[in-house]
Amino acid sequence: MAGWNESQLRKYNIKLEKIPTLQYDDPKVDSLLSNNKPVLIKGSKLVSQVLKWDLDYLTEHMNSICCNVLVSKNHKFKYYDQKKITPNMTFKPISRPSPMIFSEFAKKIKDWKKGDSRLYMQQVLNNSISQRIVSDFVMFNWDWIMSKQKTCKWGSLTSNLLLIAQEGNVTPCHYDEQQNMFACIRGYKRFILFPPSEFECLYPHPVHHPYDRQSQVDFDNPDYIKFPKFKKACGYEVIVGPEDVLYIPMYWFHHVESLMHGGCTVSVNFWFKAGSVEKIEYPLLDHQKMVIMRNVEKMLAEALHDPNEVGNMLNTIVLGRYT
Ligand SMILES: CC1(C)c2ccccc2-c2ccc(C[C@@H](CC(=O)O)C(=O)C(=O)O)cc21
Ligand SMILES: [Zn+2]
Repeated sequence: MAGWNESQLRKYNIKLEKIPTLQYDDPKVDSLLSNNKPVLIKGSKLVSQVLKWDLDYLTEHMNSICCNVLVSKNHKFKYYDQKKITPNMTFKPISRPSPMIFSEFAKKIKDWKKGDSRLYMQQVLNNSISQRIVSDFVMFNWDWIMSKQKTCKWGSLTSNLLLIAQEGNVTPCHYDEQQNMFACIRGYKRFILFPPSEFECLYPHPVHHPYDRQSQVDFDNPDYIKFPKFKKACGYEVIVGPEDVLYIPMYWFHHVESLMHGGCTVSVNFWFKAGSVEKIEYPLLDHQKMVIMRNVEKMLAEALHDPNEVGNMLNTIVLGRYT
């Protein structure tokens, strides 16, 4: 396929299948979306009006806007929840927030040299951005994306994040609790997705840890002693390019990387709340079991009044009795 080659992908020791690629008007798209199955959608023209959003254009029209920028000492940007950092916790994140105005971000990207800290901008798109950006934003193909929202009975659109990553940046494996339509505007991103059924192979941090929802496994150097089931994890791989839209079902784990030597990537995601009326049928779906596990961890932490007690009690319940 034009535009990228295998040498730009990071090497992981993971079994990978392919994700279906369909045209936006193919009826199979709606059935995959409604069944929470990932699909790469071509030809939707969701963001075709903003393909001009490159660093120069965005610098010109977002120049003095202060944006959320993450700085990392390595290529990984592992998201963490500040609210879950407790005073007596020694938590040393690799990436940290460093708000800066857009022109400064663009300059740091242009002057970046090997060994420098890496940057990743993720900025909520709303009407506080410049008039020009807002007028571009309204030209997304809202009719199409809203028709998907309606067909799949998703909840409300909660946010659009404008994401500007340096080549080679990685967002490590994690899951989100919302439906996600992910659009690439410039550059290529490689996604490795895992269904909720792979939960036990990916060892997400405890719910009360700042790294809640993130896998504990370092894909660059997996600890097969601590995480033996990671050896048998089965993922799905897809490369998302300009104008492509990838549906990332809620509770599906995803690792995302901007291809090496591919320049900056510009993307926008569309996060929708899960549908409110989810009919309960048995056997339960795997993502519904993830919700139950999260609730058990939350309820135990609440009842014990100490998140650090949760593991001990779960072990007491299970070890020697359910194993
Ligand atoms: C890592 C980063 C920059 C971040 C830091 C701190 C708080 C939030 C986030 C955040 C949220 C979404 C993404 C986009 C995408 C991953 C990707 O495209 O890299 C993804 O996972 C999704 O769309 O669900 C990336 C980030
Ligand atoms: Zn995500």
